[in-house]
Amino acid sequence: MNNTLNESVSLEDVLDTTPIPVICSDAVTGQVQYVNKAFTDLFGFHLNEMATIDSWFVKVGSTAKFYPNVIEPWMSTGHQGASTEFLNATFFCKWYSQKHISMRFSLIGNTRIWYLHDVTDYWVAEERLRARSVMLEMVAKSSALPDILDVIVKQIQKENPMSLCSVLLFDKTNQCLRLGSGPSLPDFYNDAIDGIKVGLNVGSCGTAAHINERVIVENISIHPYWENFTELAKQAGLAACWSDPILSSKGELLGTFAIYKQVPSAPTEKDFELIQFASNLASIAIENFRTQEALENMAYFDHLTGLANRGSFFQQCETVLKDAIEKKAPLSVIMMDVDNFKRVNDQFGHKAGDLVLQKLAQTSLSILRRQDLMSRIGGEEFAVLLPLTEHEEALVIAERLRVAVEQSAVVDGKHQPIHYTVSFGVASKAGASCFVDRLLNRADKALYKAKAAGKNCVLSLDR
Ligand SMILES: Nc1nc2c(ncn2[C@@H]2O[C@H](COP(=O)(O)OP(=O)(O)OP(=O)(O)O)[C@@H](O)[C@H]2O)c(=O)[nH]1
Repeated sequence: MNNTLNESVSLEDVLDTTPIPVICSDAVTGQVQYVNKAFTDLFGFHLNEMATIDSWFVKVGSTAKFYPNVIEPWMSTGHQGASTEFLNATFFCKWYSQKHISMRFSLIGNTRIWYLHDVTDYWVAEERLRARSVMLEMVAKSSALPDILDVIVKQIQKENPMSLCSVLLFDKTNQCLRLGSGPSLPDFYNDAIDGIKVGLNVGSCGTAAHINERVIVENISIHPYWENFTELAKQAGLAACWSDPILSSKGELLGTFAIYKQVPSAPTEKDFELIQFASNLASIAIENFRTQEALENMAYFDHLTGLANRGSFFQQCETVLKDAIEKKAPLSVIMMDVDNFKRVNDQFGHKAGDLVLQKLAQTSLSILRRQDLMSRIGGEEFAVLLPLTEHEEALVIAERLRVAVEQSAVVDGKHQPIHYTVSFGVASKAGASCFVDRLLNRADKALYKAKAAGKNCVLSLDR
């Protein structure tokens, strides 16, 4: 270009000082004649790397047909040498980062001048607002946690298309991480990671959860944290992993949010911001889910033993009994009551009494089958529902429970073993007409009989 404002200031000088990226191309041949400094700074391309404007659009556009399908129709809507509307599009820079551009052109003589405004920051802000409101709506509607986490992960991947993200959930009981969401990672990788222990040198996530701090691994193949997982990461095509612990509003560990890269990479300031945003969103979703879960547990489970509580036991009894009547299937119940429990409390203290109740629940669950339902229906009173179980078999199960309990013990604060026993009453469904309260009542009467017979025994009304 040879346009000059006066002898010393050329149009190039002016364009080079504008902050807006500019390209000048020949209106007929499309040959790129000039790019300004702001353009090179933003996209990374110099003039000598750009042949024609259409070939450049093909190179940086989001699809191969971007120029004929989007740019050409838009150009034809322009008149009097300028575009009438801004065109918003997503372009890839030379180093593959993504930019959101709002562009226009004007025609001066034979030169088409393109103005490419970088609106990435606005786009990101809008997208994040949208993602946040979608997520909050899902939280309000109590959508499934994996679905909510998928929304967050996909949002981050949309903002940063060269990233693969995952959320792992902290399992406090087993001190490990469980898969929450990893929709773009290979299944074999997600399967291998599901259940990894929290600890030092357990990849980026296991370590981040252990030290409760962000862990940036720029090159997995040489980092000690990944020593035991390098082959797995290689198979999955993962070269870098940045992981952030997800913390609750009280600072408790809820899980980890990870961004993986397929080439060794260091995060930028913007990446740090992105990780922070993702962790915050995930924290809201997980914390809300955990609160709801705790409320549900309170409604259905006994807080001391973790067994079903009285209300939910009776409800499930109704359903199982109805089913058994319909299918003409056998069904039995066992009532259990700790013997001389008042004495345990008086002698060893209420805390030791609580330990006895917890131990009794554990011992019983280790003997019962998957389909059996055990409940704490009162202070030291328990009931077990045994679907598909004839009376004789129920008596055998109750006797097995009795022996196991008799042989078990808990240790109190002074390391003294506390032994205890339990009495059992058994009743079974007979015939087609049967009601839950009558069935439980018969088991209760049998239990009373066992207590009267000297305790620590199994009885039914039939024997
Ligand atoms: N530690 C503890 N004690 C409880 C709990 N719920 C009820 N109890 C106690 O359980 C005891 C029940 O006493 P009793 O009804 O006299 O029965 P028992 O001493 O077991 O006597 P028998 O049933 O005749 O063998 C009472 O002392 C209650 O305070 C609980 O959640 N924790």
